[in-house]
Amino acid sequence: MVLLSLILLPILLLLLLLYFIVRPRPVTIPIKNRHVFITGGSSGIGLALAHQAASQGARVSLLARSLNKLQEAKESIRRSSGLDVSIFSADVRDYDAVQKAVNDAGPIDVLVVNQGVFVPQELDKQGLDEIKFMIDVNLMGSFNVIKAALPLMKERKDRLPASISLISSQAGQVGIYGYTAYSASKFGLRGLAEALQQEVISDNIHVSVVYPPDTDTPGFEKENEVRPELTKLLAGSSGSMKADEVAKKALDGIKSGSFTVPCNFEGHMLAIATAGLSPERSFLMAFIEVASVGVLRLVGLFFQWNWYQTIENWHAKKNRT
Ligand SMILES: NC(=O)C1=CN([C@@H]2O[C@H](COP(=O)(O)OP(=O)(O)OC[C@H]3O[C@@H](n4cnc5c(N)ncnc54)[C@H](OP(=O)(O)O)[C@@H]3O)[C@@H](O)[C@H]2O)C=CC1
Ligand SMILES: CCCCCCCCCCCCCCCC(=O)[C@@H](N)CO
Repeated sequence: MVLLSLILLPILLLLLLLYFIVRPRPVTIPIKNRHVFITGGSSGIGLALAHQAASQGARVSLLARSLNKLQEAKESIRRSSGLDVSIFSADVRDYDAVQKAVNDAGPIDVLVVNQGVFVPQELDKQGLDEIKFMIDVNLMGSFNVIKAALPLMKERKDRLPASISLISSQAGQVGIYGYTAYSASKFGLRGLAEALQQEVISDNIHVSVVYPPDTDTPGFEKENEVRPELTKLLAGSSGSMKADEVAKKALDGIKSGSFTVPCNFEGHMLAIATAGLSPERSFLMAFIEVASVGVLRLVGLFFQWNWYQTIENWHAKKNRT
């Protein structure tokens, strides 16, 4: 009895402490009848998100480059839900084009910054043009979209909670062979998001970062044609998901205002192991983080051990043939 309370008491005290200190405060972000604007919404994860947001009663706008793909997306959403989405053809690298699209679309309640390009290659072999391409679209493009959308988001009439979410990648939590440029672009999103959350909290705007594993999408199919063997082997540690499953995790994470949104079991471990100083709204998650971060560092070291073993073996095999 004494022993039990000696263990239970500190746990309860910690839970109580965390209940009072976690920031930002918990929030719920409604989707129904609100304007959800998705960049890269014409394919893969973005398109799956558009379908789900529309079916939950949101007014959806999509932005991407190819007008053809946008029209196909619009048609497929009309077929499945009977709803009409607005489409905007623009390249996120072109600030003026993005600003025009965002202004035409009208004030945004839920901004999903999802556009992304990935061309895996060893840095040594990759051209600077491809490196710049990934940084420009994934990182600078995200700045362009957020900067263009923010003024109208801040001025929105209903003062309901709003959201800015960024689709990163598990390669934005840990650097993986073949992803020097891609990982740099995705790690960058986290810094952007952490700082931005502090800047927009007083406007009742809530930032989320989603970290998917390999996901079955048209973009991923293309990536696989050029993916180095070692990238495949190491990224394989986290398995793969369907675009619909990732979109569901993303939307649930956005609606609950979670800052960090993992998508699968490995993702939950990664989120805790890389929690660092990121904001946490849930005192229960905060408790799990505090209680398990040490063990998960150990698990992470085992993953690195396994990855370096894989790299060593791969080189040994290559040298033999
Ligand atoms: N699939 C995967 O394995 C994973 C993907 N992710 C991330 O998820 C996001 C979506 O990926 P996924 O669904 O696979 O990608 P897809 O390649 O299937 O779709 C990408 C979307 O982004 C748009 N897009 C690309 N470049 C630009 C640009 N310069 N300006 C505007 N729109 C652009 C595309 O349309 P268009 O080409 O017409 O412009 C398309 O709508 C990306 O950020 C990616 O990094 C994260 C982890 C895993
Ligand atoms: C604490 C221990 C946790 C261990 C779990 C580790 C698993 C990490 C695997 C990383 C996989 C990266 C996939 C990137 C997918 C992607 O973004 C590309 N398909 C391009 O879009």
